[in-house]
Amino acid sequence: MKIHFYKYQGAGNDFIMVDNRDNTINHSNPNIISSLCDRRFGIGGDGMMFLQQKEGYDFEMVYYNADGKPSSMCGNGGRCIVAFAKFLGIIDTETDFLAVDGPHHAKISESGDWVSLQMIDVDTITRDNAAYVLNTGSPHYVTFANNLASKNVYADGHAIRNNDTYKANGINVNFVEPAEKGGYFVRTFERGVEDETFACGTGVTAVALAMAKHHNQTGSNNTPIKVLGGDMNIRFNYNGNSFTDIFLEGPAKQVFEGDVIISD
Ligand SMILES: N[C@H](CCC[C@H](N)C(=O)O)C(=O)O
Repeated sequence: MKIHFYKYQGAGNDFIMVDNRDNTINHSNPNIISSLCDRRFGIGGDGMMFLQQKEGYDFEMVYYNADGKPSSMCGNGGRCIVAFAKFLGIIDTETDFLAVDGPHHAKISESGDWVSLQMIDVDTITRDNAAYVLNTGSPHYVTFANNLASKNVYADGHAIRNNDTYKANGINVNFVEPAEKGGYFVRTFERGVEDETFACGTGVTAVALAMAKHHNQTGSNNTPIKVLGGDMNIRFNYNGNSFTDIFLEGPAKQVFEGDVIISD
């Protein structure tokens, strides 16, 4: 079977994207998705997603991690699929779509390469020693790091993701340090990719919320975050307990398109 695909990246978090509005592609085989995401033997990507029809929404986002398994919410993937929907002519500059963690509203620039994605509200942050643990659509562990640029994020992130607390269900591990020009610098080890990614949207969102709690920055916040793949921004309100009106903002770009043959 031949599949026409598009490759997108949002701040270096990269995805294989397929227009499956005609529902012709059965994406239940994890081996096919993991082989397409393989960076040596396949197209390569941190994940793969399918844009599908959904009654009451502009579209539905169905997302798989690079390991081929269905995933929790992908923030950068959500931003990229909004850019994809605009490219396909499904939407103009605003949209309401359905993802695994529920409905999402998003706005996209006229140029189609800057997306502001509303994330779910967050009212629970727990501690694990000095770290913060919270769910922004995906589960995240947020911990401070010194000399982050030279840190072995793979080794340290892998160890936390596979420790006794998190081994069963996994967790995404975010290392954070203050950035020179304000905001933060973040590097992330992603569950389901089982490696460091150049950006993690639900991850930088988790970091922004955790830092507001850590510094007791109630009211409206606007947090710039630098990642290996570029710059992102998180806007939100914090009342001292819960976080609302959370928007993850950043670039989303189409890199190439092509056809791939899969044995069905
Ligand atoms: N790997 C994550 C899902 C994708 C998250 C990330 N790509 C994002 O942009 O939020 C998990 O299994 O929880």
